[in-house]
Amino acid sequence: MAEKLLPQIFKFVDQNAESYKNLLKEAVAIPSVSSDAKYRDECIRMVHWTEQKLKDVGASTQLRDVGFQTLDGKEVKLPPVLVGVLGKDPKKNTICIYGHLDVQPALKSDGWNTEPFELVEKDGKLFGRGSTDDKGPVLGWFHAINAYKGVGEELPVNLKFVFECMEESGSEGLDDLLMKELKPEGFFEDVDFVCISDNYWLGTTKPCITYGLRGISYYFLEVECAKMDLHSGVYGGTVHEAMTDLIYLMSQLVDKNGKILIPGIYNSVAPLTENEKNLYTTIDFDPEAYRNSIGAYKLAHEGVKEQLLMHRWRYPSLSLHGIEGAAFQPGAKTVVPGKVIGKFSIRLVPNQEPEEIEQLVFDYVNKKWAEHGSPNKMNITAQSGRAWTENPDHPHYQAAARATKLIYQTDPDMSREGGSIPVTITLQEASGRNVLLLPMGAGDDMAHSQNEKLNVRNYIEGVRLLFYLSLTRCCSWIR
Ligand SMILES: C[C@H](N)C(=O)N[C@@H](Cc1c[nH]cn1)C(=O)O
Ligand SMILES: [Zn+2]
Ligand SMILES: [Zn+2]
Repeated sequence: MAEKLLPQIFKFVDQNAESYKNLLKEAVAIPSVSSDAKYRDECIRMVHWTEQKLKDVGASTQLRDVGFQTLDGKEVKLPPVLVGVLGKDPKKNTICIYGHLDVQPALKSDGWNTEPFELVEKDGKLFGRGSTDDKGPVLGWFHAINAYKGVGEELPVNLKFVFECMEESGSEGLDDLLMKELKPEGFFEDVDFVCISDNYWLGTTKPCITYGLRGISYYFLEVECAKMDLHSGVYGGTVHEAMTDLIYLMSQLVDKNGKILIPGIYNSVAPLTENEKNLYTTIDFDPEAYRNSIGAYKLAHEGVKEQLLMHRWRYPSLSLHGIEGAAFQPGAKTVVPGKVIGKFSIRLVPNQEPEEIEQLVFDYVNKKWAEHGSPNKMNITAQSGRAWTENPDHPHYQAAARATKLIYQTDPDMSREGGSIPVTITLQEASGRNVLLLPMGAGDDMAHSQNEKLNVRNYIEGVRLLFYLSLTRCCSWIR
């Protein structure tokens, strides 16, 4: 059956490419920014929009309430989690698909060439916030399901869906829903494996399958010197400024080479085994092309492939992200901020437990604050998720590798991802099953950055890949 389907599916997907782009255009036009309370209604609209699409492909759906969060000091309703079921045939295998519908903030004035929430096609690329992270990959599943209908074939697997709209903001509420509600209700009982398409290839031409993610420990470091912002001409010289304290603290976290200065932070990092070391040597990765693609002046670790990859995937890194309350807009603003919140994060790696790392950070920041001797008020809070790895030799990975080869005519690299999808571990624990990360986008898609894009090729071939992946669960010729 499957061999006969191949040319039909190729044709069907090509014929529908324009409608796939149009649907992504609709999705990108909804600014579902989860980190900003002013976009919360848009997040909720995005979940409802996706629910309709899920219904359109024939799934039964539920919107699950996951409560409230505190955002900017206010109680804000969390977007509901969209749960769906398509097919309950006990003779078929069941894949649980996870994706996220929220996006990182984006403004044209950040340096985008086009409006971030308008999908624009140029030179085979679809530019727009969320195109690759993660709206394109989520829609890829809907197109793959429709493709079965389009060629008159029955879906060979049962599908279950978990789509959230808070991933970019710590997946608040989701762990409890999965572990305390969906698991006891039996949602995961018939699941054979979990599939997530929410990361990217390592480079731009060779497909990858991903068996590891770093975790994340995200910090909010708040310093307050006065109950209001102050004119620096009128008050400057008379107050201990919050910004000065914050810059001091933030400068104590990491050195110019990227070495984290917090004592004990590297102690629990998993030791490098010979086996793991060997995995890096065969991976297709060109440091110079990588440097060029981001316009960096010089790479850390002298551009040595293995060292670069290890520092992306298996060692922790600390990044300073920004300062809330600082006068970041253009122009010579002369205010003394009354309160500033510095934001930084540490990407966690296997064996680093979030509680242990948070304690090390809190102790260090408190010690530095005491040494600094400021009369101001300082407070630090954190939210964290663990790193995740899976066995890349698992039969599901091998089946996905064969499906990938069928589409791209080359063996995929087994990669890890430096970014984080905190719910991956929870899905692994809730289902007790193998989790497969199958990236759709390319390594230069610039998720979270200006001019985020998804290549038309990755989108279209990605639909075919998801189609084949579902066949891997029923067809011996792929196994
Ligand atoms: C890899 C995934 N597409 C992603 O972008 N994850 C985010 C998750 C996150 C956690 N806190 C804030 N965002 C990331 O790795 O930054
Ligand atoms: Zn993201
Ligand atoms: Zn994502």
